[in-house]
Amino acid sequence: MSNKVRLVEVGPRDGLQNEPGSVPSAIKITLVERLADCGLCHIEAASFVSPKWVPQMADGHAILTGIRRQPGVIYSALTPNLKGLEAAIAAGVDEVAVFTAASESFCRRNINCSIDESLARFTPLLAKARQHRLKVRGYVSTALGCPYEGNIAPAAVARVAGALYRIGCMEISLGDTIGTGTPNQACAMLAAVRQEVPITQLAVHFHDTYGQALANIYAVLEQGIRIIDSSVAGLGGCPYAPGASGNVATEDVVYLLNGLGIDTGVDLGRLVDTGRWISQQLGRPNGSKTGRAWKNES
Ligand SMILES: CC(C)(COP(=O)([O-])OP(=O)([O-])OC[C@H]1O[C@@H](n2cnc3c(N)ncnc32)[C@H](O)[C@@H]1OP(=O)([O-])[O-])[C@@H](O)C(=O)NCCC(=O)NCCSC(=O)C[C@@](C)(O)CC(=O)[O-]
Repeated sequence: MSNKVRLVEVGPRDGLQNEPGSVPSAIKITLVERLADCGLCHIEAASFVSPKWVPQMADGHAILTGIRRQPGVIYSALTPNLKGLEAAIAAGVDEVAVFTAASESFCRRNINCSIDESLARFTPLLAKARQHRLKVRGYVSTALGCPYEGNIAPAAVARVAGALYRIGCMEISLGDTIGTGTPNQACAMLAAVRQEVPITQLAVHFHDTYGQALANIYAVLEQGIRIIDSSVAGLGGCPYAPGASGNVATEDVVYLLNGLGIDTGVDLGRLVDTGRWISQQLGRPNGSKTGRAWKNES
């Protein structure tokens, strides 16, 4: 295996968008800063979506303008439409992400339009992002199963991923939104998607509802994936995917990659401390097995 993997830390966005209570902006800011101090180079810090849909993310401007920025770190945000992009630019975002799905039902529940309508909506957003020299990532949710439609055919995922790539998304992140996928499914899905998008431009974004995320990551690493999304302390879930648990925990992914001799540039001890801290702030159990087991002297 090539020995470099890029981690995209989505805890401050995917993690906190699903918290039942409102998390103070000061805590979110401290979280983003601490994650950067751990050596994470790409942090999805905010989301510029409708506050009526996801009130937990209403303070994106305060987060992006409030953080102490570290050179070399990308601070990105979700932007579902032009309005979101304009707000993200005003807040000084480094990179943005659009999001759609491989299943019609999930797409409609999450962003209130069909898949094709979402792609049409992204086209002017991509043009504007280009004017501002901003890279745009594209997410495909429900890549390994949908809470409303069940199994999703790999060809459906490939169609949407290919469309996002062709309209100008520089990287496509494949989301197992409800965390039901298994390694064989993940590899079959990836085999279809890589016909449409070069493997170097693909990321995986696996939730861990059924405890399969690390196995799926290992399987797709063997297929050549080198960009992995994860969330400190396994925070997260999608408000429009009932029952789905958090993302795979960043601590567990770093532990796995360290064991494989793959470099992430992340200080695992510091990351564990950050995961314990945010879990305490939120009053929830730490979702990282490594975070729970880690002894400071190890
Ligand atoms: C896409 C919309 C906006 C369509 O929502 P809509 O209701 O169809 O939009 P609209 O254009 O009719 O606007 C309705 C209201 O929202 C406002 N509005 C409209 N856009 C914005 C904006 N950007 N920022 C702030 N406000 C906005 C707009 O101004 C208007 O306000 P009003 O006139 O009623 O006062 C809505 O459905 C939405 O915000 N959805 C976001 C849902 C979401 O954030 N889901 C979680 C993130 S995705 C995810 O977690 C999956 C992922 C990425 O992690 C991968 C995986 O795990 O699968």
